[in-house]
Amino acid sequence: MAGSKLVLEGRISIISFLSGLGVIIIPLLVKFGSHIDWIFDYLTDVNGKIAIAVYLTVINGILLLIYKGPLYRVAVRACFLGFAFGCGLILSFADTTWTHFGWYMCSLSFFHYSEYLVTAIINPHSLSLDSFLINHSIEYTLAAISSWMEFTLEKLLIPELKQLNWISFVGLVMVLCGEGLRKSAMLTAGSNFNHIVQNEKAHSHVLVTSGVYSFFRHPSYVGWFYWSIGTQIMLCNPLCFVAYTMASWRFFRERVEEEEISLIHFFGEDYIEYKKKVPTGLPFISGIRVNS
Ligand SMILES: C[S@@+](CC[C@H](N)C(=O)[O-])C[C@H]1O[C@@H](n2cnc3c(N)ncnc32)[C@H](O)[C@@H]1O
Repeated sequence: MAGSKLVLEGRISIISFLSGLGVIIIPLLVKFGSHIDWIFDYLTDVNGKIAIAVYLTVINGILLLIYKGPLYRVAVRACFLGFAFGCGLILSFADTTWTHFGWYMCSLSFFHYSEYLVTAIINPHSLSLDSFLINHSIEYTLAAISSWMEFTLEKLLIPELKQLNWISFVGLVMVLCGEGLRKSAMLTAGSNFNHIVQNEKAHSHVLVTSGVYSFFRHPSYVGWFYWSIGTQIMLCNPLCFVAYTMASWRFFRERVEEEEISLIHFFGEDYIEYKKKVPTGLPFISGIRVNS
């Protein structure tokens, strides 16, 4: 069916993501070992790093030859995210003290890539480079850099703090559930979902109250909220755990209020009735007050 075909940018992003992910075959090509230790030995080895750098350069060169202009910009981002996911996988399966950082790399790169791919599926008209949400905001970038710095510093100063496997496992479960909830919300809302909060109602915009929207009014924000906190639990980063919890909570409280003003404007009584029955899903956030 032509209408259900994935747009060109979506297809290019899949090919490019998989090309970047192909980095996982490099250590496998070098040696089919029986024990996984050799993968990390290989990566820390100078030749391993050179081989990975050469792989990334060659793949990028090929993408540059095939795709031009805006399509190349999609390809290079998807390829980089696939590459980060591949490096995360290699670290995750290696016998190293960086395993949890490998989980984190997979979580972060998958989240950003899947935001783009799911947008390409549900709402191709709104698809742009911003759909990767990589440059979401300066605050978001600073938060990510802070968590890498905290992880590295604490790993050097208090290495045992980074080996609390069960805490990292709780973080991984939160990340997986948060990611699943967010993507379920996007797929349920379909073309009504937009990364940019809409202030003017499109003709096709309908109120969604089914699926995960029957449990929470803001399921994609609930998913993202727990995903972001989960990443810091996964990294056993106590400072960023507190900072992420406070910053995300404040961000979503403001976002929900701003969004609900528009939704009441769009759907009137229907939204007010929906609001009475279904909670936001975010802790201690009830949304915009309505005088009835
Ligand atoms: C980034 S999406 C977030 C949707 C929702 N807040 C959530 O967390 O799943 C923002 C867009 O979704 C639209 N939206 C939010 N809730 C909606 C609903 N229940 N039905 C239809 N559109 C909705 C808003 O108008 C806005 O343009």
